[in-house]
Parts: sequence; C-alpha cells; structure tokens
Amino acid sequence: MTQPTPKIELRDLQLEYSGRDGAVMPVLQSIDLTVREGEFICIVGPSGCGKSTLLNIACGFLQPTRGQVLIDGTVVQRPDRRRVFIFQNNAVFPWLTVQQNIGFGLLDQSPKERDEAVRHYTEMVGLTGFEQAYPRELSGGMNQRVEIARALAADPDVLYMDEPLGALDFLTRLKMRTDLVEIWRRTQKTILFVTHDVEESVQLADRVVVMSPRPAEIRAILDVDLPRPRNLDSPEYLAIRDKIFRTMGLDHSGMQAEA
Ligand SMILES: Nc1ncnc2c1ncn2[C@@H]1O[C@H](COP(=O)(O)OP(=O)(O)OP(=O)(O)O)[C@@H](O)[C@H]1O
Repeated sequence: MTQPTPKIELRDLQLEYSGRDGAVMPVLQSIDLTVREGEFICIVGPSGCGKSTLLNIACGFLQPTRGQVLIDGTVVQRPDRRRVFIFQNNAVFPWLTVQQNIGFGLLDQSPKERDEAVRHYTEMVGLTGFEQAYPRELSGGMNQRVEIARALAADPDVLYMDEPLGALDFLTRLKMRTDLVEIWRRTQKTILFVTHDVEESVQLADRVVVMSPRPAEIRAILDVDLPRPRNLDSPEYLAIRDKIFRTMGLDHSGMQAEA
C-alpha cells in the first residue's frame, strides 16, 4: 500500500546567520522531520537553540542555508496565507472589535459567509458575547483567543505557534492548553507548536521533538501515545515528561542534571 504524502517534510535543514562582522553563526544543522496531516507536534529545546528559526523556515519566512521544506510534496519558497503564525505577543488590532479582528482575513468573502465564519470561530474559542468588545477591554488570555480564532477563520493548512501561551499567567495557560486541544480536535489542523515548557509539550502533542543546544539538531522525537485530556498525574505522563527532561540533560524538576 502506498503511504499518503506527508503534510510537512523538513529535509536536511541547515541554517547559518552571518553577523555584521562577517562571522558565521551556525544555528541549525541536519534537521529532518516528517509530519502527518492533522498531527500536533511540539518542539522543545533550550533557549536560543533555534526553535523560532526552525518554525520560520518551516513556514517559508526564512530560506535555509541548505535543505528543503515540502508541504504536500511541494517545496516551500515563501510564506502563504494558508499557513498562519501565532506569536506569544498578541498581534490583534487594538482599533478593531473582537468580531472585526476575527473577520479581518475574510474581507474577500460575502458578508453572510464572513458573519457565519466569525460566529463559528467566536463560539469555538469561547468568546460569544464579547463580539463588540475591543482588545483593551479583554484579558491577555481572551486576546490570545481572538488571535487563535482569527487564525482559524482564515482556514489555514498548517498553524505555526511560537510560544503562543508564554505570556499568560499559569492558570490561564492551563485552561488555554485544554481548550487548544479541544479546538485542534474539532478542526483537525496540522500544528507545529514551539514551547519552552516540557509539561506543556506532553499535555498537547502527538509527538515531541527535542532539540539540542545551538547549533541545534534533533536529539529525540518522542511519541505521546496517551488519551486526551491527559492525566497529568498518571505514571505514563510523568514517564514521558521525565524522559524529555533527561534527553535535555535536566532532572525531573527541570534543573541541570548531575554530570
Ligand atoms: N535574524 C537573525 N540574525 C542573526 N542571528 C539571529 C537572528 N535571529 C535569531 N538569531 C540567533 O539565532 C539563535 C537562535 O534563535 P531563535 O530565536 O531561533 O532561538 P529559540 O530557540 O527560538 O530561542 P528562545 O527559546 O529563547 O525563544 C540565537 O542565538 C539568536 O540570537
């Protein structure tokens, strides 16, 4: 039986930045990863190892020094509106209401189609009743929901999320993780999600990609074959979490392990 074409293929990616003094800084080396349609992939690794750089290449914002990115079997050469980025620092438009923000990318649709899409995604992210509010009237978590709804309304092929929950307080982050899994389950989008937070990665992902310090390569790819919503006290959850910490050279509390 033939295998379906993978959604995303990262093939032998290498990236070097050139400094102003002409010095070359290697950031990524030999990154290979194949992502299936509808998969939720988390990428973890030490600060500065190149996670955001990898996401930028996978999206087409940045060209690698070597290697290729393929989406649906086609080489990615530039960004595309079917591939949407969500960042930590919320990028909603402060001068537009929730409804206008969510419908922003849909101005080429008929008003009826746009209203339906806006209503659908407003409901999905739990913001029904806040359609006429402005971002300044909402909490950080609610604004991040607006951004997620706006991204989903554009009906992207792949969602690229770079620490999207990183600026939120702990309790909001926990709630947003649960909601994000539910949104992913309902939409079946392919998600590439960068996070510092190992717990977050195990709670969310189908597979966790663990990167090494810079110049980064993939140290391990771990399957998180646990039912959702995940029981954060289960021995299986804790075993995967601790394996990721060990792969990163940390102990189970996230501290540097004894040499
Ligand atoms: N445009 C650029 N030009 C030169 N160097 C850069 C550029 N962007 C990032 N870097 C450097 O490349 C390295 C990787 O950066 P990147 O932001 O990809 O890492 P990261 O793993 O996402 O970091 P963090 O977890 O702290 O957000 C860092 O040393 C960073 O300073």
